Amino acid sequence: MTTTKGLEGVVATQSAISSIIDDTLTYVGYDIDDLADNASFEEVIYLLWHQRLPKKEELAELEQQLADNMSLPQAVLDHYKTYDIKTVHPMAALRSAVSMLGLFDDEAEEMNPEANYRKAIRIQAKIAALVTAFARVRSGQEPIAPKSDLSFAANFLYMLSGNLPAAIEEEAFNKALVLHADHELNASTFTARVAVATLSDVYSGVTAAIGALKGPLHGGANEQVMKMLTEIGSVDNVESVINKKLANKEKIMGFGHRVYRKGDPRAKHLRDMSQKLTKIRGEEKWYDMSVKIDEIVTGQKVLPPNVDFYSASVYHSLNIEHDLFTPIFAVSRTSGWLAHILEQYSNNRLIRPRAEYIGPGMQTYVPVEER
Ligand SMILES: CC(=O)SCCNC(=O)CCNC(=O)[C@H](O)C(C)(C)COP(=O)(O)OP(=O)(O)OC[C@H]1O[C@@H](n2cnc3c(N)ncnc32)[C@H](O)[C@@H]1OP(=O)(O)O
Ligand SMILES: O=C([O-])CC(=O)C(=O)O
Repeated sequence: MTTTKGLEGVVATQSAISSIIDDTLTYVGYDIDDLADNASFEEVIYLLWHQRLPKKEELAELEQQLADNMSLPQAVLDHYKTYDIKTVHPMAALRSAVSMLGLFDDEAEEMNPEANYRKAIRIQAKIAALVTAFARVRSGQEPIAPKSDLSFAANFLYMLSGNLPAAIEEEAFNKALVLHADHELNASTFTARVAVATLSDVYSGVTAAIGALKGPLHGGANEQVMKMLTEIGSVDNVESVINKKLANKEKIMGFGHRVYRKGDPRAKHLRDMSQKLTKIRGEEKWYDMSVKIDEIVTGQKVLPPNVDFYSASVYHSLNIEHDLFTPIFAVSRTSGWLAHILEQYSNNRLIRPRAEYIGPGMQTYVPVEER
C-alpha cells in the first residue's frame, strides 16, 4: 500500500462540473474569466446544475424559484434566540441551521432526482436568508424578507443591511458569488460527495460540507486575511510584519494552493474589485496593504494569492462584518456542492478508501485489574 499525505494528486472521481487544467479554471467548459465578466450568479447555478447555460425563460424560472424560496421556517428563525448568538461563530450557526432546515422539509428523505432538485433550489435560496438573518438577530435587529424583484446578489445585500445596494456593490457581490461557486474536488466538495455517497440525504451533504469549509486552511482563510490586515494596520507596517512571519515560517493567510502553481485565476478579479471599492469608500489602505503583502510574499516564495486573499478587502468594503466572510463563501459554494451532490447520486458508488495501518502489531487483551 502506498499513501499520499493529504491525497495530493489523487484523482478520486470523474466530474463534468468544473475543471482546473494548467491553472485554468472552467465551469462546464466556460473559462472563469468569461463568467466573472459576464454571468449572473443565477446563470452559474443553472450551469452547474444542468451542465449548460439557461435559455431566457429557464433563467427567469430559476430566478423566480430562488426568490420565492428564500423565506425561513419560523422555528429556524426562533432557534437563533435559543443560544448565546453573540459568541457563536456564524459558520457554526450555519452548520446547525442548514441541518435544522432539513427537519422542516417534507421531502428531506425523498431520494429521487426531481425531489433532490427541488431541495437544491430550497437550500440554495434559504442559505442566503440563514446568513443574513443570523447577522441581524445577533445585532438585535429583525430579519428582513427578500424582495422578489431583486437578483440573488442584491437580495443578499438587502436582507443583510436593509438597504438596496448600489449598482457597483451588486456587481462586486455577484462577481464574488460567481468566482466562489465551484472548484473541482476541493475539501468541502469532496466532503459533500463522501457524505451523500452513503445515500444519505442532501441536507447531510451540505451540512458536512459547511463543516469542512469552516477551517482556516480552506474557506475560513478569508476571515483570517482580514484579521491579518487589521492587525498590520497600515501600509508602513506591512514589510516588517510579513517578513517576520515568513522568517518564522508562519503561514500567510490567502496565499498558496494545493492545485494552482502559477496562480489562482480568480484572484485578479477580486483584486480589481478591491481597488475599485476601497477607492469609492475612501479606504484605499486595505487595497494598498494587500498589494504590498502580495508583492512581498510572491517576491520571496512561489506562493501566489488565492481566492481568499483579495475577497477580504472586497467584503470589508461592502460593510460586511468579518466573521460573515466565510458564510458568504458557503452561500456561493452551496451551488457547487449541490451540483456535485446531484452528480454523485446520478452515478453513485460508496466512497471508501483504505488507510495504511502504522499502529502496534497484534496484542493480547489484558483485564483492567492487571494493567
Ligand atoms: C478557497 C481555498 O480553500 S484556497 C486556500 C485557503 N487557505 C489559505 O489561504 C491558508 C494558507 N495556505 C495554506 O495553508 C496552504 O497553501 C494550503 C492549505 C492552501 C495548501 O496546502 P498544501 O498543498 O498542503 O501545502 P503545504 O501546506 O504542504 O505547503 C507547502 C509548503 O509551502 C509553505 N506554504 C504553503 N502555504 C503557505 C502560506 N500561505 N504561507 C507561508 N508558507 C506557505 C508550507 O509551509 C510548506 O513549506 P515547507 O515545504 O517548507 O514545509
Ligand atoms: O480547491 C481548493 O483546494 C480550494 C479552493 O480554492 C476552493 O475551494 O475554491
